[in-house]
Amino acid sequence: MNLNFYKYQGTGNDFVMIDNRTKTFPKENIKIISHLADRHFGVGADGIILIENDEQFDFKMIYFNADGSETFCGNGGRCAVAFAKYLEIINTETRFIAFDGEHFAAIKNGIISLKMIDVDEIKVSEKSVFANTGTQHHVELVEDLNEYPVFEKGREIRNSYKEPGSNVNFVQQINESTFRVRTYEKGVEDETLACGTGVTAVAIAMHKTNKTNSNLISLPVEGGLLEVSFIEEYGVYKNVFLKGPAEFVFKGSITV
Ligand SMILES: N[C@@H](CCC[C@H](N)C(=O)O)C(=O)O
Repeated sequence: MNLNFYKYQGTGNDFVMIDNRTKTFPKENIKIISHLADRHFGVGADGIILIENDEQFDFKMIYFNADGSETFCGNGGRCAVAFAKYLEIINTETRFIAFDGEHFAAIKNGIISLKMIDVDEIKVSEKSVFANTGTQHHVELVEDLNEYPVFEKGREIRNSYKEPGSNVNFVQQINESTFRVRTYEKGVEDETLACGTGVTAVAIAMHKTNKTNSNLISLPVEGGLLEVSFIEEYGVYKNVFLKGPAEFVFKGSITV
């Protein structure tokens, strides 16, 4: 079949977007999904996103990692909102449904603010924090992030978690409310340039472990700058917003 696609990126986390309101995309075919994501033989992306109709929400976002596994993606969610605006499904505000539940988002001057799920699954260990921010995240502070072997250590830690594994975020504190992050993503099985659910987990982990008292955190990542804000009530993180750019790159068609 001939497939029309759009390529988007959010702080360098890149996605193949497909308008599947006609329900013609064979989403049970993992081979096709991973072929689209393949950087040598396909279009190339960290993930594949389908936009579908939904009876109760403006749209449904379906996210697949490059290996075809299904989960939620924060930067992908922000790009899905930009794509839904391009498709004229929404204007500047939306409520949509995804793998982890309901999301609200707003667009202002090209910046997408995405409301994340409330975060109550947080486990603090001696050297790390685990949090579920829509998907699984391990967070660990390191001394020198520039020199840190993110791929090697990330893969080792990712595999130390039982199925479905965990994404792994290495963090360096810059000041009271700024944390630099590099992420190894499961499902991509590599370091990516940014991870939205990852920086959300970092912001919450740093607040939870008293590395910051701020509830507005700046997170420089390899592909740009993200921001996370939240309120904390009795250990539950609510009104969690992930904010950053989401941009169209190119469109095309491919035979699959
Ligand atoms: N890059 C994403 C996270 C994508 C999903 C992740 N690889 C997983 O399998 O949990 C983001 O921006 O949140």
